Amino acid sequence: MSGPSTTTVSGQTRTADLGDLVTFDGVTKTYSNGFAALAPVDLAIRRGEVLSVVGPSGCGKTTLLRMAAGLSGASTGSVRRNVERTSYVFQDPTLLAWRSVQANTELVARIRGVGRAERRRAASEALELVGLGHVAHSLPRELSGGMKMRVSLARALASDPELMLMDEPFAALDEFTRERMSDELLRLWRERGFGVMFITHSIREAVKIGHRVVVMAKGPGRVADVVDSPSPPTGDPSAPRDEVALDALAREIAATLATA
Ligand SMILES: Nc1ncnc2c1ncn2[C@@H]1O[C@H](COP(=O)(O)OP(=O)(O)OP(=O)(O)O)[C@@H](O)[C@H]1O
Repeated sequence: MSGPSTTTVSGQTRTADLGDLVTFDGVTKTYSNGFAALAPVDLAIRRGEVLSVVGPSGCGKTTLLRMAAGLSGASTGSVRRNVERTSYVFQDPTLLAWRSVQANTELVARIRGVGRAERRRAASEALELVGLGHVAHSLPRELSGGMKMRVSLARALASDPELMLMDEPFAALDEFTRERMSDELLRLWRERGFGVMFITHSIREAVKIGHRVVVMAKGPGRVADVVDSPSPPTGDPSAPRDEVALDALAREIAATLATA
């Protein structure tokens, strides 16, 4: 574990919490073709928070997520990862068509070398958690789009992640299912307490899901603002939220994006 250092978050200097899962410190990214995708970024993903990231196409959201995953290096600056178990959820659930829901859910744990009995147990528990225990023996083609996304979530949960990196996971779903899936994610978050970096094009979704919202802009890709939610999610669907304050935040973010 590395020692504390000073980072700038949302224009404010603070001492990085040792509990932060990932810390970006003056991080830039220039691709091998010379394209400067990210201007210096200072940001932390805190342990146990849902950090949503919203911005226009091409502003560097996926670039940032790939660096958080350790899949791509910074050109300058440093990315510090203080996390052992990371799971990924993408827009495409990427299920193996010839494998059962149960086998698909076990897949990541299997690749990571988790023993058979343990991965079975973890996958079954994760499937129960997303409400799909009853279709464990079905094939992916027998499921709806929302159910496939739930399998993708269960597969991510089965390896007990500290950090979930989610790149527009619900973008391909219809509006109704999308709403339900964001409630579902928050319920799972409440149950398991993992940190989340959640990329979306939707301001509404970013505001609903995030404890903090990172607003990105392009030309070059950068963090234009980091905003604390005025009414953060608790994961309890029966707990009321301050919808007026959340609407005001959505308008503020839209204004930032329009002028950034
Ligand atoms: N391997 C690469 N080589 C060169 N340029 C790249 C590469 N990957 C991404 N880019 C460019 O970097 C910029 C940021 O890309 P990135 O995928 O991070 O944006 P994004 O905000 O996630 O976009 P979207 O919302 O459309 O998915 C884009 O202009 C993209 O074309």
